Amino acid sequence: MDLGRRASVTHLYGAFEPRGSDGVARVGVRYGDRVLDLAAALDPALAARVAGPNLGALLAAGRVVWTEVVAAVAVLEPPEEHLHALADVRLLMPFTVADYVDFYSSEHHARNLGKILRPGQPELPPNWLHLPVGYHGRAGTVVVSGTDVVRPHGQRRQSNSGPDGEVVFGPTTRLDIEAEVGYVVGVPSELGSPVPLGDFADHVFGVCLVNDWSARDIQGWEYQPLGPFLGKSFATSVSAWVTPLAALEAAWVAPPARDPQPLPYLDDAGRAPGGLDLRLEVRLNGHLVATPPFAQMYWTGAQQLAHLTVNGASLRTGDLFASGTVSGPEPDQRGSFIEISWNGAEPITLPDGQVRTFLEDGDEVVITATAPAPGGGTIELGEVRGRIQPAR
Ligand SMILES: O=C(O)/C=C/C(=O)CC(=O)CC(=O)O
Ligand SMILES: [Ca+2]
Ligand SMILES: [Mg+2]
Repeated sequence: MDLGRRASVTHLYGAFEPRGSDGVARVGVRYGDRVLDLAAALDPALAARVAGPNLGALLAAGRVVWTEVVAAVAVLEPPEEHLHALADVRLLMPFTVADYVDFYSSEHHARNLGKILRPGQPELPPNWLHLPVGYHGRAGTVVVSGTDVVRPHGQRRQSNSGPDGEVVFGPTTRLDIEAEVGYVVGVPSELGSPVPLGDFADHVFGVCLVNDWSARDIQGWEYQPLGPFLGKSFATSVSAWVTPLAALEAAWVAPPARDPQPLPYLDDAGRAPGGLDLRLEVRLNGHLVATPPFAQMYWTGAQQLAHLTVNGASLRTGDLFASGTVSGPEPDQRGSFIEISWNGAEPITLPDGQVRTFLEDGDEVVITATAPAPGGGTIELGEVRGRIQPAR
């Protein structure tokens, strides 16, 4: 196997179990259309740091081991007997999610939702430019790519247009996606001790792709004053593969200019660039519907982590914090259907003639992303895929 080809496919870490009798869960690294049983292929000392049913041990092992493992994998000649065809394995949740937080850090997305949902009011809430707004989500309903999503029931206003519609119960009629990037925490922090901006890479192992499924009618009725609840907690999908920060060295970019200047604990001026030049692609039933640019996120992962812990809240191995919906300034860069269809007012027609505002039963959404590769070219991140099943 040629080294260039290998190097381009060794940045995806996950968990899998072979189908059939040897169905034991283990850590895997992607090699093209195959997956390597990583602990079986590494030398014993390093294998011990990786072994387990998922990435948990590796996440907890910390940055020195992450660097060693990534370096070892990059030069590994993968033994044939430890390579499994993707078709012969089941991909599992790559890690056990401890706490799940979702941010709201795309200025374009936040302004779009302000315009759509709160016309006549300022597009951004007064805190938005001062801190990365977020909420704590439901870790137990984070599911791996490929898991079906059952259309949720809930309360909503009968008419979405008026404030006085009847309150009814039933399956959501405004099921949406949110294309996001998730940061996967490896190393815990101590209760009472904030994690400063500069310590980001000591705690965060890598990134995955996230689809924060959202029932807009349920959300719109329930969200004030405490924020999203059942409108988003029914399912959140993540890619089966996590890309270590160590593989994203060529992807760092300067974030947009900030005005006003953030408070000192969030001020990243003069630091190494904290944005990531990931290019997302969103497909509905196989058709490309959006290309959200992650480089334009207003708040970076390091700022989100610093804010998340500034009150002394501690981190645990497996904590997941998502960026918030990734939307760019252009109409074809919007990471949700509430934006793409402007809350249903502007339906889109797919190349095969299907017309959509929000999602219908049977629809499948796939989010992928690429990043600049060290030495030129691009690498592909894992995909996050989900199909809508009818309400039960
Ligand atoms: O602006 C609102 O009322 C709602 C915003 C969202 O639903 C977005 C959200 O979950 C955070 C994000 O993904 O950016
Ligand atoms: Ca979200
Ligand atoms: Mg969700």
